[in-house]
Amino acid sequence: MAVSYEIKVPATSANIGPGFDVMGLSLSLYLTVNVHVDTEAPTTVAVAPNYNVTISYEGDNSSGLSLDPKKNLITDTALYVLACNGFSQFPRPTTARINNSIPLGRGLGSSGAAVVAGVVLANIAAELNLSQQRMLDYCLMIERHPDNVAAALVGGFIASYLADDDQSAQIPATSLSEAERVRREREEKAAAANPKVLLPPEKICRSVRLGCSPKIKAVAIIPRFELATSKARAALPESYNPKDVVYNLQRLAILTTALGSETPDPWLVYGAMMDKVHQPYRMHMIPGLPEILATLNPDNTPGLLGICLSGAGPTILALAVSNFDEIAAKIRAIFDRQPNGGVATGYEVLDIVSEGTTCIKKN
Ligand SMILES: Nc1ncnc2c1ncn2[C@@H]1O[C@H](COP(=O)(O)OP(=O)(O)O)[C@@H](O)[C@H]1O
Ligand SMILES: N[C@@H](CCOP(=O)(O)O)C(=O)O
Repeated sequence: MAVSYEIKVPATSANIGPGFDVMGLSLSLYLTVNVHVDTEAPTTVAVAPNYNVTISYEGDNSSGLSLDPKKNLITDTALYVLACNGFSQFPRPTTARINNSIPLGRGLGSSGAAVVAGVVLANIAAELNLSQQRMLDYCLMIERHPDNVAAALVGGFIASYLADDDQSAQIPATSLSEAERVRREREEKAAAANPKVLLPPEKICRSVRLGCSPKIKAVAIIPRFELATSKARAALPESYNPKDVVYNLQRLAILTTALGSETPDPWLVYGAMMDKVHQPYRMHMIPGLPEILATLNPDNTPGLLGICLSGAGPTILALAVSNFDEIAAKIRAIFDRQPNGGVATGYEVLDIVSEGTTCIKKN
């Protein structure tokens, strides 16, 4: 007999201007993984060459992705979680059919979604019964910034912070539920048997969901080139001018509440989505970004609330309450007229979804 599940993880837009590595929005574009676990096959003792898992992709956004379980981000993440729980491979023969609507390397959280999908895949394949908080801990061992993975897992408009090592490391066993104690014992046994396995500290990330008006949609203008997040992070400075940090803190504090108003104040949001911590250092990698930020505003573009780089880019995120296609057209026109033939783009008008990752048993 086979048990089937559908894992569905939303795309995310991180930062939202001033909230670098803090804020994330989950969006109505999905990574879907259909999983079949053969529950009747005997558990293999020796490690199978394919770790007992077979993956395939259908549809777009899969080009160049490895089908080798140790090289594919989804299955490699799952294998890490399994190792932390005492499994050297998938416990039963498992197949994962992947359909990915999230474009790769564009600042819409494709890697965060893949990491979340991998953690959920391990959770069902080995019936680990991990809580959402523990899944987040695992995600953060792979993707070290919380904004995308927290929004993808929990859904909605999310703020997160990472605990200091000494805050996160020692959560006393007495403060854990019975299920959590069982889980911790299993992990500690696995770590003792395999010292190479690095267990995630407990509660390394704390997140909170913020209000977001249902009137708001996310217009994503997506250039047809990839920008690896690692490259865009390497462009950031080692230290900051305190004035720039204060500039962002002021805006971030306003943004946490301004998007939640029933009818958001366009100029308040517009100013609160400005940033001096990451966008200025990434401008040179996204032709058109300076002009886009300097040109559109709520007076000359009705419906617009604010504009920023989505994640590490190159996608532009415009939050708006109306005229979504017109806003996209204006931004695309700026990309079109960039030097050397312009920058080709596509666009999506997306909902901000309050449901994060789902995993539904199909039979
Ligand atoms: N569905 C997926 N399956 C396997 N790997 C993925 C998937 N989605 C993303 N990745 C990996 O993440 C990389 C993109 O990550 P990153 O540079 O952080 O961009 P993004 O802004 O899209 O998260 C891809 O090149 C690929 O290695
Ligand atoms: N805070 C991160 C967010 C990266 O998001 P992605 O969608 O581009 O992976 C950063 O700005 O580096």
